[in-house]
Amino acid sequence: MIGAATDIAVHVQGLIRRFGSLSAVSSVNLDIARGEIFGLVGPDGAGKTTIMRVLAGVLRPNAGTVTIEGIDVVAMPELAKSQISYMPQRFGLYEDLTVAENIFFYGELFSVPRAIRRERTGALVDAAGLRGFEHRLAGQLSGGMKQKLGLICALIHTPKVLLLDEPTTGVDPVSRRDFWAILYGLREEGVTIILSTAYMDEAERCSRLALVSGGEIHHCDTPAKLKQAMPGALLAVSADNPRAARDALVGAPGVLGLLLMGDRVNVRVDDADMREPELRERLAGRAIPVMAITPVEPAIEDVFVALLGKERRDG
Ligand SMILES: Nc1ncnc2c1ncn2[C@@H]1O[C@H](COP(=O)(O)OP(=O)(O)OP(=O)(O)O)[C@@H](O)[C@H]1O
Repeated sequence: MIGAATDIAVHVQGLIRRFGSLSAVSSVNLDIARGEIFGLVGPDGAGKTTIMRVLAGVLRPNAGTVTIEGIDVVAMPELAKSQISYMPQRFGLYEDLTVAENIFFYGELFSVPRAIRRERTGALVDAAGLRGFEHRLAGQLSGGMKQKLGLICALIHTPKVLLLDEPTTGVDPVSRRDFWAILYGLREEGVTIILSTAYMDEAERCSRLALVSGGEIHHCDTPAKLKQAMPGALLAVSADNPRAARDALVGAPGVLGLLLMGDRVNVRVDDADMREPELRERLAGRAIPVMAITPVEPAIEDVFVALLGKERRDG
């Protein structure tokens, strides 16, 4: 147990989880403060879901300590679950029940008193933009609506820690905005939120991010500090044929990485002032017309591909 006075809502030490000979999570340490919106980001198979499942008390680790709101999740998963709400990638909605019936069902499951349930349901249905859909079967909702209904069901009891595994995958931008408005509201109430996401704009909204890869956390900081940690500087090369521009810059001196971004290539270089004219010259020498080469601030996507070494560097 950790003391009641601590601001740490989630404490993870030396977490290891194997599946047979595969190390899905190896030696993860985390301290997450109360009221944080903490993001787990990383490629498919990195171990994000496994970390979430261990935190939720539904998967036992091979080693390590997990404490949520002072409760040892490994030793007392049932007690810990009273503090947690976990929304897995495929949340268990009953497709042949209506929106209202699903919410009622989860309210019963979590023994939420009727008056509180009624008040919370109304507020959440409004926030999620589901007013008017209460009598629609869950199976007939759009993907985004289903995810929002899942969130309402997960929130019908007031958790101290909310675990969301890729909650907005396949959700349209308007629904994602509703979703985030609900999350910000929860943070105001002091709820700690841990979510995994594949969307970089969502990663930017988190108070801190952990970059997960190969079952380990490689970098963990605020989005702003992670950007500062990116080695080198970025030059955006706008070109009619950005793919040709990228190919021409592979192996150029001082180029640390190349990332194709729609109509431009983000080129990570060791020194922007020195390399800008060199890149221009190299592209001109290969008859690749360039509209502009401009210094740009890195977005979190640039930082992650750079820190994970996933950019293209050579042929
Ligand atoms: N129940 C399981 N049995 C065997 N291997 C598993 C199991 N669950 C996960 N794994 C493996 O553990 C590794 C981590 O998987 P995990 O689902 O945690 O990754 P992830 O980062 O959540 O990826 P994704 O975004 O694709 O869900 C993967 O190699 C996966 O195949």
